[in-house]
Amino acid sequence: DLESDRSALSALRSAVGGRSLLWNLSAPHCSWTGIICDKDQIVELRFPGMGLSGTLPAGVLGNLTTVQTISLRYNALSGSIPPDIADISALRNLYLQGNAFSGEMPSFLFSLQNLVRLNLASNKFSGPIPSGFSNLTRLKTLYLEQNQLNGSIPDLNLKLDQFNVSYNNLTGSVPSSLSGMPRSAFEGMPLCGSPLKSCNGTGGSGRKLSGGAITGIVIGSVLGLLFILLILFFLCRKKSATKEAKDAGGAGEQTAFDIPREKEVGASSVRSVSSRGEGKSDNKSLVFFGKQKGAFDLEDLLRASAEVLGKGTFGTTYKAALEMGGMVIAVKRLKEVVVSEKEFREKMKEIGEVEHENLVPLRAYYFNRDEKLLVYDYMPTGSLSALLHGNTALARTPLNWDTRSSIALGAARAIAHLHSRSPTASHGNIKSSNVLLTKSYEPRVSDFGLAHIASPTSTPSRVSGYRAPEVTDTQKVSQKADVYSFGVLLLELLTGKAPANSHLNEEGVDLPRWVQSVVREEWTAEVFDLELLRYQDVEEDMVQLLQLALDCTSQHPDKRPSMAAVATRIEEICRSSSAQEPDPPRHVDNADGSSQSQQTFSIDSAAPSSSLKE
Ligand SMILES: Nc1ncnc2c1ncn2[C@@H]1O[C@H](COP(=O)(O)OP(=O)(O)OP(=O)(O)O)[C@@H](O)[C@H]1O
Repeated sequence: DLESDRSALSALRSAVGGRSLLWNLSAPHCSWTGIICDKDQIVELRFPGMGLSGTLPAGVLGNLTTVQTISLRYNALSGSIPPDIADISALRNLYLQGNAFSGEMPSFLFSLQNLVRLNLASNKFSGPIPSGFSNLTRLKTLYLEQNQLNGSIPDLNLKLDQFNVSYNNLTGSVPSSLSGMPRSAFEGMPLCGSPLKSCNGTGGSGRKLSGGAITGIVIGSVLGLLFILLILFFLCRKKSATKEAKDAGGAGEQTAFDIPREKEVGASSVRSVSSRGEGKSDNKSLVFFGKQKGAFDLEDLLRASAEVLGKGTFGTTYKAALEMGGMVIAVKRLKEVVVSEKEFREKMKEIGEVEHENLVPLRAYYFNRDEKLLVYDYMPTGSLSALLHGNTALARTPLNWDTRSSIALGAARAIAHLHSRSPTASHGNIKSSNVLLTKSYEPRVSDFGLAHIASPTSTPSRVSGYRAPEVTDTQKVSQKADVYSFGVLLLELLTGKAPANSHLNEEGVDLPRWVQSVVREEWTAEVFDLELLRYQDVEEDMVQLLQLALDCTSQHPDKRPSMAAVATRIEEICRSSSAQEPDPPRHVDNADGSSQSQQTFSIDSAAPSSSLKE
């Protein structure tokens, strides 16, 4: 009945989506986002990529007996699936992929006689695949890939159209009932049998070793030998390194950029013990670019008081206040440089020569064997990432549409400028922490060119949400991959959400997927940051920018526009916005979204569709 449906939905909301399911509780529940009714009966619950988290409460979903479709895909739900889900006898489609559900495959699901599609992929389910799936006689789709399932695949007595168990820990052979499935359904595991390689050699007769076993023994012995050699090699190296260090220490001339640890921030100064006395003269000096030449020298830099701004992919960045003239600069200390000194200096020259009003210029650099320092202008307002997602007082300053669109435009122009230098020139690491802001919120793109000389050491996962699907080597990022990353940055500006990290449970969402799934359901208005919904007069421009972001994040590089075209398009959108009469901001009630914009914007449904399976 209506009352029990309503209370079940409220219980679900408070358990997993208190802050994400923005429902106007005084309106009828059939009007709530994600609830689809047929003549007052709830038939669908659709909450894809809504940032739901926690555990599904027991005894709640089971009350919604008329529901035919439940979609909770791409959230951060964990724990086990509540058993009372088996009471929803009408259930036909259950989409739980892309969460962190765990435990064994729930056997109570096998009593759902009407189930047609079941997607439990990309979770943390473990244990064997039960043969009880055969009870689901109407089942056509079964997706279980990317879990931690083990054991062998049971011979399912089902007529499945779609099936996938790839990237689990399954062993043995593919049962004959599933031999018609594509090879990709079984990828990432040592399985055999049609459609994979045949299972010859199993159960061989005692004495004769099979070809596979012989190969295994040979490979094992070679690997063992290599391992021993490797240990010997490292032991020798360690010994000679200790000797070298002792020698250097004796001469008292070891170079160290003695930057305080984070705890000492602001208290001490950036000092060098001394430069390597016998080194080449250019090893001891900063190499400057542009007008700054000679504004300060290495000694000034090393005497400056330093504050850690943050640790990034390529090293740590410090804010350094020089003693003379109160000059403040940002110094990046690179960790792992993967190119020779000659290449490094050439690359620095190239980077130092790039000039654009929306790029953070490289002012100088320092190179010796132990230290690689890059000197940049210090950007007082920090990064776009901190403004959008940080929790300092400054970060809470809401960014209005004009500021966001002009940040998008400036950043696009900067990247387009980099791309115009040569067909292979790319930034390689576009993300919101690399878009810095001046006092008047003008954007300056930083860190260009570094992806090509340094290897990601500390936190490579932080870039993953921006990385184009085709990128396998972070040192070889194409212009079209930059366009993809920029598209994610646009989505971040529009939604206010942080892109996903590599691990499901970390904060952030797979922005392109999430936006596409919401847009596909014609809930375009819901993707925008609440702050942006105040600017009713520019809604159409926001939708245009969203469409552009989706174009940029096309799965196929060829379908993405060039960065120059992106910049031109944003220019047009900004021009259109500034031609609108300014409208007073409309109040938005965050509590339950009751005064949130309800209109559905139209967006080109031919927007690139990812391989989302539902
Ligand atoms: N020139 C600068 N002025 C002010 N803040 C800066 C400057 N350069 C970097 N920062 C800030 O310092 C912090 C660390 O920056 P860093 O570039 O080392 O790492 P990152 O941007 O988080 O990651 P990555 O190394 O992948 O670019 C970031 O918050 C960044 O916004």
